[in-house]
Amino acid sequence: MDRIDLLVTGIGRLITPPGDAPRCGHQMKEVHEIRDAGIAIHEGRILFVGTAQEVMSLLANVEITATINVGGRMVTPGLVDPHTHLVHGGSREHELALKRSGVAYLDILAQGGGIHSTVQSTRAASEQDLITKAWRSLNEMLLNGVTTVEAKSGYGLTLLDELKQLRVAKRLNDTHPLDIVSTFMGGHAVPLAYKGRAEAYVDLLVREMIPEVAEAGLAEFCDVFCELGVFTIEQSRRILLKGLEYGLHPKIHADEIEPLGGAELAGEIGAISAEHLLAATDQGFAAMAEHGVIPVLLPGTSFNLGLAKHARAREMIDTYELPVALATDYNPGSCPTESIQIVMMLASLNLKMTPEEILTACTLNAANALGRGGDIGSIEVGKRADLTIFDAPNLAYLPYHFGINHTYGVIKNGHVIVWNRTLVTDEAGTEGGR
Ligand SMILES: N=CN[C@@H](CCC(=O)O)C(=O)O
Ligand SMILES: [Zn+2]
Repeated sequence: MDRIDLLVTGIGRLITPPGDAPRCGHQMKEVHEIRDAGIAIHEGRILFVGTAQEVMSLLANVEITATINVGGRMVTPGLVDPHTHLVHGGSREHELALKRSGVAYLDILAQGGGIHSTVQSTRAASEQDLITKAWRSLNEMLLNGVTTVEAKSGYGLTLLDELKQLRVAKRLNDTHPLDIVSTFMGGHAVPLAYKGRAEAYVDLLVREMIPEVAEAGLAEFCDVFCELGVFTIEQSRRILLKGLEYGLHPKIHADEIEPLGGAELAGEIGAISAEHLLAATDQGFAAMAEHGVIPVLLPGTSFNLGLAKHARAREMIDTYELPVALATDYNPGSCPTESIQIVMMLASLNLKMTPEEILTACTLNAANALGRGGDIGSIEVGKRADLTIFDAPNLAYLPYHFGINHTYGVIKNGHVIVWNRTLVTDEAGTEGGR
């Protein structure tokens, strides 16, 4: 090696989960820490990581293009948000009064509001409108320390409108500094045009929409809202197995409100992840553990819906040795926030996860929920140089001092794109400003 593109020095504490694989159960709290660390980066990847002394002696005769000193701050892997509904039109603050008067989430949906309201706004929006709106959200996420984000379709619910959402996600991935991983979620709700004819919509999904989306190469994963009054277990199984047949790996919104058996289905079909899981049963946890399904927990959603119930993270971790991941679930209805740091706080408060478990859940386990554990999610030689620099003395400080953004800087693919809490590159404003 004769050249370093970027040398990161002055790292007070470097904290990372180790390796590529999902960290299960008690492993989640075993993070590695190096005090006074340095990281050498070449062509967007981590070339060397160690103590400052080790880095300097190793690189004695190597040409270093740029050096950045992070001033003693804490550095972790770039955060990964593995569950969002990033691309959508409009917003739903008009439903706030209804929610506060006690109308339940599923009742608003059954009355033609909720997801249907966002479907209407998303269909009416141009691709550029959707790009402009999502771009701003991506910048918020980036400023929060997120370097990779999943984005689901599911507010189109016709082939053309779903493809529009997915094209927007692709364009964002091609142009925004963040990496965006796409999921097809045509099974997000039964569209109003198919009211009372869910089976006919599932036929459309499996016969036409899934094959076309796969053919277009616009999604990696297939997701479905398996819930009472939305899609049944049988319908969800049909949708996800068809997706699998076309190379789209299954994900599932499972047992969020009612214990339908979505977690068990996730195990049965070998889903990469199952999300929400507030009402999941012990059998569901066992099925997930047996088949290596990653639980993606969304404490921002239960908080925002004002639910008294929370996902049983402690049992998932302590009893079932599951590799828990965390995500924002950013969407205009049940969780209108891009802030992964609020989610970290809520994971501590309501899920009783430790700061180390939270870090693992927001990095390596989240990366594995997107099939990217070998590439991102930990600070390891050979991995992508995605790093978050926190203005916090230790990990516990992140969920402790809540409601503010602790991210000082972000390095993505070896480039400094947030510094001093500000987007460094003009690129990050271009699309959003149109
Ligand atoms: N539960 C279903 N889907 C989203 C909410 C979508 C919406 O309300 O617009 C979720 O994961 O919470
Ligand atoms: Zn969701």
